[in-house]
Amino acid sequence: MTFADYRQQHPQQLLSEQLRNYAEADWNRAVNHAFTEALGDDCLADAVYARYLVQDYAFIDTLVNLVARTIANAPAMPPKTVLAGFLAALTSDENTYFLRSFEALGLSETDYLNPELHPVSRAIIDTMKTSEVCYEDAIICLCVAEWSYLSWSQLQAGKPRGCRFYLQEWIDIHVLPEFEQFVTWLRAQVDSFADRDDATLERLAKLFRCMCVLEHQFFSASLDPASVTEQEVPRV
Ligand SMILES: Cc1ncc(CO)c(N)n1
Repeated sequence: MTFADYRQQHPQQLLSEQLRNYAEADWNRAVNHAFTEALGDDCLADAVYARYLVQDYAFIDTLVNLVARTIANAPAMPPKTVLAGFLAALTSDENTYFLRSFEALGLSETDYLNPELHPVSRAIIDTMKTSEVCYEDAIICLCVAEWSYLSWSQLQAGKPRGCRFYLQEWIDIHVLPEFEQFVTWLRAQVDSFADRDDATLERLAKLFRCMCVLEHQFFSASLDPASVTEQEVPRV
């Protein structure tokens, strides 16, 4: 089914809902993954979490650059202000979270700076770099990345708290009210793209689904790097 067909069948939904529901199977795989379940249950092995965090730190570096470019491309001051707030959080509290966690996990700079990237990490980085030239594409990437993290974290936040701070704080960071407000804003930005032409919306739907696939593959590759092969990784 094309995204145009899907929209015609669900005209009452906002664009952000149509995009998520059109990508529903992959969205659900990302938000209800065995990795995030184990994280919430405090039963993830340190070695698995360390592998995840090293790949994710490379992702954060790209994300910071994507947000910076999106500030430059934003059509007006209000979106620049919101994005600048998120950029500040990423480069301060979130960055120190990574550094404190690497230390607790016994990882040194040689382990976490310039790691060998898994094909999934490579694909996420490439997708973000390709998307940063266009405001709409960049907002779609950010929306999937942050909305999916809010969603899985909300599902895990109600569980008994574990004692490894790096696992617990990774959930806490993504259920903060400021973060939830940022996701609400991203969804509203996406909703405002509803008047774009069919070809643009088709491209945005493809990008949205691709990012959902990459998000669940990123978790799968963290549990077992061999479980996701180069050939299975989608490219936009
Ligand atoms: C792979 C990935 N997606 C989304 C987020 C949320 O910022 C993250 N930290 N890592």
